[in-house]
Amino acid sequence: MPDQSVQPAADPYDALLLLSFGGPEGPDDVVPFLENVTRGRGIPRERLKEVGRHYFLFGGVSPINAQNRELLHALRKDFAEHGLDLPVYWGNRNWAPYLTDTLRELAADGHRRILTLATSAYASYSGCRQYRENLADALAALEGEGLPLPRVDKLRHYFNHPGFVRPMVDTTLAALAELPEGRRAGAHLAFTTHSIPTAAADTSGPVAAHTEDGEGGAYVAQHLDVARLIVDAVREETGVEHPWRLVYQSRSGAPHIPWLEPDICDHLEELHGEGAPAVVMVPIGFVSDHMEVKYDLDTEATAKAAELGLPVSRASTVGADPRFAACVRDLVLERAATERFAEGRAATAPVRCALGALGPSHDVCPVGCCPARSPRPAAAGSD
Ligand SMILES: CC1=C(CCC(=O)O)c2cc3nc(cc4[nH]c(cc5[nH]c(cc1n2)c(C)c5CCC(=O)O)c(CCC(=O)O)c4C)C(CCC(=O)O)=C3C
Ligand SMILES: [Fe+2]
Repeated sequence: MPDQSVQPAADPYDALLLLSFGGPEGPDDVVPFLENVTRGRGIPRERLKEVGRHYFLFGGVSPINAQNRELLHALRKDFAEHGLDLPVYWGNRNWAPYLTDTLRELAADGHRRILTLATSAYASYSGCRQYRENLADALAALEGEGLPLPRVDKLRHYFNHPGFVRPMVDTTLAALAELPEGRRAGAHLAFTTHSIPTAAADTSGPVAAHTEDGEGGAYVAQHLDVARLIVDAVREETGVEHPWRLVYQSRSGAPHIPWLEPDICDHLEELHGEGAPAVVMVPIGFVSDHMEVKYDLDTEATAKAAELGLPVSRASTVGADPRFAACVRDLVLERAATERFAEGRAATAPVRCALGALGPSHDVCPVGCCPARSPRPAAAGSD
């Protein structure tokens, strides 16, 4: 059996790529950013104007880039402290540093086997395959420039990894503690994620997980698994089983196309009508407190709750929590070990850490996983 102590732990990988959404860094960036996001995606003009307004309310600056810089820092620190000698790069889908530029830099720096961490924990077209399409586009651009093409893989979904779930248990407990004491025990937990078209939800994840009737495929099943884990952990800590529901936010697209519901604001209204004493919003769908959290929850939903006279608080996302950085290291080491095992260079496959009922997600997206509306080349998967 190979000696792990002398083998570079990330072997065969020589770099990690943090792949994210990107966001504007000033007022002049907002419109070009939105054009990048929505190119060819059929978003109504009215919706774009409205979303532009959200960014302008925050000075035209999305929090997402600063948060990714913090995550980069946390990853580099964690890797250095644990002797993992693996450089970490960062590229985005919609704003500088653009993925294609980063991939060109990776190739120029001599990296040939790259592992990607996307800032989306769940299966869906927007959170997984679209990033794989972006990788294929970037590789095609490099090929067009005659550059050596690195091989690019993608880390498995981490929604049920303890390094993602446990920080959110703590932030949920902290958000509960922010509520007026007399309202705490009866508080509802509203787990939120990005709404997506029900058709995209039903075809999310591997074909075996697809559903036909608006049940939401792997996307919804994965979020429900995380919500249950948090509810159980909170009960263990406080002795209270809080009533809860998975709800949605940030709906886009044309009104006649069905998206996942209910919206968080409608849910708050309904809970208020039922006499709920308070609500904690827990944005399990996101990895950082970016604009969808700062505007849609902290601004819009919080204003709605104030109007209703319903006390609310909001749990933080994992952000740059050291436990999340450690989770990424664990996933990198796991995947590297899996690759060495597959190449016949290790005697055993690694342990794959996961909580909940669904078990560890696949390493390589199988054929038909989270299909696009019209097929496009995608990297780091079977199709
Ligand atoms: C599943 C999902 C995630 C979570 C997974 C992941 O993180 O990837 C996510 C994240 C994000 N979405 C973001 C921003 C936007 N998303 C849009 C539009 C859309 N998102 C969709 C889905 C998702 N989006 C969908 C189906 C659309 C419709 C258009 C289309 O079919 O593609 C639009 C266009 C305007 C609008 O309609 O809202 C904007 C500006 C930001 C940046 C925030 C910041 O700046 O801090 C982030 C992290
Ligand atoms: Fe989005």
